Amino acid sequence: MQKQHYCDLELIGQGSFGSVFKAINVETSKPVALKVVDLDATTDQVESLTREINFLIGLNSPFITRYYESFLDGTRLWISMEYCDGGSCTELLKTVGKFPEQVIAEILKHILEALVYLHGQGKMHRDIKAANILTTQDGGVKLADFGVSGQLQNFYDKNDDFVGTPFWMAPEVVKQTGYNAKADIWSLGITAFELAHGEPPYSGIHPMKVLLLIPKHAPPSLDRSSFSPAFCDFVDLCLRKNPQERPTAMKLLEHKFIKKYSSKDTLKIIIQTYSKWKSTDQASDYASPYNGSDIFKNSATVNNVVWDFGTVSR
Ligand SMILES: Nc1ncnc2c1ncn2[C@@H]1O[C@H](COP(=O)(O)OP(=O)(O)OP(=O)(O)O)[C@@H](O)[C@H]1O
Repeated sequence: MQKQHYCDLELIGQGSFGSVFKAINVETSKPVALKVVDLDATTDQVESLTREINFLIGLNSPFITRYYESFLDGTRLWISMEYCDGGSCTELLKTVGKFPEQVIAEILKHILEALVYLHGQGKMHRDIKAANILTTQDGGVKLADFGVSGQLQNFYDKNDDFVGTPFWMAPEVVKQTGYNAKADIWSLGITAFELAHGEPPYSGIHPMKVLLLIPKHAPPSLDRSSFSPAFCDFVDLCLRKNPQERPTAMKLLEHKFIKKYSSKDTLKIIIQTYSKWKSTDQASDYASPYNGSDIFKNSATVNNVVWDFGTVSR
């Protein structure tokens, strides 16, 4: 296909490789996300991108954003992907501040399903964080952005490349002593912390310094007086410093926090309220879509989760 097969392009974001547009596939009339990358970039970037595309080919899971096709137009590479219309978890967090536990459990359940699929194929993601978790209006949650993903060579392979985002990186990734799929489990634990607090641990500290702190310090943990024992236990298990002590994604799917706490309905309400807010002029103001709203009055939050609808950092 060519770019003429897509119309109504609308810029939705800018990543390190290029821009992302929402567009309509003329043949199917269905929306897609188009990543447009200028290949006048460095060889490194092109290689990294080719790796992303090759990796996406053949992936087929409802918990992972689908890749459709790619084509060249002059120096530009166009990549067509499944459009996720609910926003990323980072975008949702910007408005809601932090998520209640049952929403976190719902999000993690889907990401664990994605990881069971990926790890089962000997692949890992390597950059799990709220920004790479996309949602859909019907409450779907999908793992996205495989820009730094790669094949798992073997169980204790020594990887040469240094990938991921400092705050979410496992100690063994920082130390470059070789890592495997358990590094994704660490990043999932940090993401769980991020979803509960609005930001990952050490977020006020310079990323280079964080690289020193992660292997040196005890793993981050949730405050037991603010979160349920099940949630605290889930995060502790993900954040074991020894990767061998971290459970697999399959095992974590069976964890009490995931089995008992998840709620699709509450997540759906957040996504839909965010979308409604975004489509109005209020989106440019310093108002949260939740200000003055009582939509959660009847929604049972788990234990003492504190809601903060006050400030929006936009
Ligand atoms: N399939 C998609 N559906 C809907 N929105 C998407 C999709 N893919 C990306 N986006 C949005 O487009 C924006 C840019 O995404 P992109 O993946 O290019 O970069 P990023 O993840 O923000 O940054 P980086 O590439 O540096 O990690 C983000 O806001 C993201 O939520």
